[in-house]
Amino acid sequence: MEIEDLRKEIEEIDREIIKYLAKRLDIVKKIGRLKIEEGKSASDDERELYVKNYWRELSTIYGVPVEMAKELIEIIIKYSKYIQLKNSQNSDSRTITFIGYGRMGKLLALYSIRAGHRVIITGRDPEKAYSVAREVGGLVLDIGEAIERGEFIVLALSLEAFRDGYIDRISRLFKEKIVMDILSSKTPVFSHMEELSMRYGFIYISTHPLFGPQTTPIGEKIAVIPSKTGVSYVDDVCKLWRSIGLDPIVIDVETHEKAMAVVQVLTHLYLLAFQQSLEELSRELGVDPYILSTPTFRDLMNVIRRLNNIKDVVLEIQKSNLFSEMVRSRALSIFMEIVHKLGDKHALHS
Ligand SMILES: O=C(O)C(=O)C[C@]1(C(=O)O)C=C[C@@H](O)C=C1
Repeated sequence: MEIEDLRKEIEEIDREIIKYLAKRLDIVKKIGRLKIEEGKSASDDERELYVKNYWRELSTIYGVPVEMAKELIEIIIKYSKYIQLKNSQNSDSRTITFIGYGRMGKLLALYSIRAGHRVIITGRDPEKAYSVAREVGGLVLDIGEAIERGEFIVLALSLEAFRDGYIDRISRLFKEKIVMDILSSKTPVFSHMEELSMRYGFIYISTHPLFGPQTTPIGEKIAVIPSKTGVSYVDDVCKLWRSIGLDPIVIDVETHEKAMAVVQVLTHLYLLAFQQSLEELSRELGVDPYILSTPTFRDLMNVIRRLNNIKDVVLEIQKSNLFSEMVRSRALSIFMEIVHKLGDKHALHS
């Protein structure tokens, strides 16, 4: 058989793959509509896990590389959620002012522009504002005008800006605006921002994008945490985030902090400890772990690489989450318990 004949066969198969993808997306849209009727969020973590395992099983049966199947189903699910979220909104264009130039702010600004919103970039350093606008698009304005024109104000700032009085100085300009921070840990700022919102008559709704700046945010979750002044505006905020393809989860501040204590503080703690142990033990044993790496090991190293790119945020969360110390101390004793159960009696005393 000639190459050309085989290529014809591939084209036929590609047509079938695309036809089936379209069919799958139609069903996804139907599920999306039912989820809205039932007030459910677009993401269903349990179902996703099931679908991913199902793909792993099928790939083994049919001899498709497991890694290839894994990447494919991840992309399919990502876009499925994106379509469900996009379809749930009529996409009226809003004006969003981003104060600050951090990586997360940039990512949100970029996807807001892609979704057809008007984006304004502002902050303390006009040079940086122009540089962000060159990168992602959007209009640069001075702080006063930027706030005046924005319907939503996103404080894409580090914790430092909340601590050094910058927010206190500009918060009198926020009157009647919907103001959101995007910090990972709410303990240090939430009550203070709530107080400012009552004093200066603005609407404060805290948010936490539950993904890092290197992730394509499509279909990812964003926590939406209303303060006393924000309760009636939660729907507006959820609608905005949905329109850019995010999946908003409304939650109270205490539950958010507790969830992050286990999802971030605990997870990062073990990964930090794992990374350091891996380096030291590999050196002591004189071995390169990549020579005989397993898929699990490689997956973990990828996660660690991602975390290393946001090490400042990881350490900030360890410092600022209200439950950090409790989580670390419990994690340590559980770790020792497991070591003890494994029979290493000396480990407890060394
Ligand atoms: O089963 C659903 O709930 C779907 O919306 C479909 C689907 C999928 O693509 O398989 C998409 C998103 C959910 O997080 C889980 C699964």
